[in-house]
Amino acid sequence: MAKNMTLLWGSGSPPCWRVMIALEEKKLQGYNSRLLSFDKEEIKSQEVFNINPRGQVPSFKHGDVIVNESYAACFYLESQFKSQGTKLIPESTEEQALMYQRMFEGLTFYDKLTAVIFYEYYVPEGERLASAVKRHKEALSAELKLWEGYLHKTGSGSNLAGKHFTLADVVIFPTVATLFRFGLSEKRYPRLGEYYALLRERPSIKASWPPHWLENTKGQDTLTDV
Ligand SMILES: N[C@@H](CCC(=O)N[C@@H](CS)C(=O)NCC(=O)O)C(=O)O
Repeated sequence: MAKNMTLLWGSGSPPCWRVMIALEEKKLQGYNSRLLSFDKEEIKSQEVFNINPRGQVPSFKHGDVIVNESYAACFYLESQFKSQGTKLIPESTEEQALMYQRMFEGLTFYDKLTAVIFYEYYVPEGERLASAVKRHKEALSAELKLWEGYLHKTGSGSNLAGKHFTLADVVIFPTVATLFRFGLSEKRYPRLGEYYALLRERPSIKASWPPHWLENTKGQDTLTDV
């Protein structure tokens, strides 16, 4: 039981989901889990600022140790609980190198996704341009083709860095799930579809599935034309 850990999180936030998957994989259930709404009052509350000066989630605390950046929290949990639960950094040189490579490419992947799905949130009404949305969708489509190629190379039924489930899957699966939640076509991106179908059944992922996605199974159609 991880009673000395606190996670402030928001439903459907890929950065929060990363930390939740890592906690599940490392058998750290029982932490103090605080689901916040994205309303200003909750996300910009003193409770969040006490842990995270950026006023963002995830906000994560282990005893007196604070690690808020989602990638940092995942690395931290793996290194502090190496021999507990799933080993999330593989032994083999090749798999380890591929895991690091994919993890950090995953940040670009996530940026390209959010540029499209959060366009209206990021850009004030009077400054929005259809040409910018088109350009962001083209950039996302080029990015998706790269990931289709990566999954083609590692082979059917595989994780992102090879045969083992690693930190690369912990941090990138939430991006992939968000793509499909926002209407990405499994037909057009079959390898990503296969990867999504495989991992969505994993216990750590099922246990941390965004609650509002469970309540309302219908997502958006923002990405149907990507
Ligand atoms: N780089 C951070 C990003 C965290 C982040 O963007 N959190 C969003 C939710 S997905 C947030 O709290 N947004 C509210 C805000 O910035 O006001 C991480 O990976 O932990």
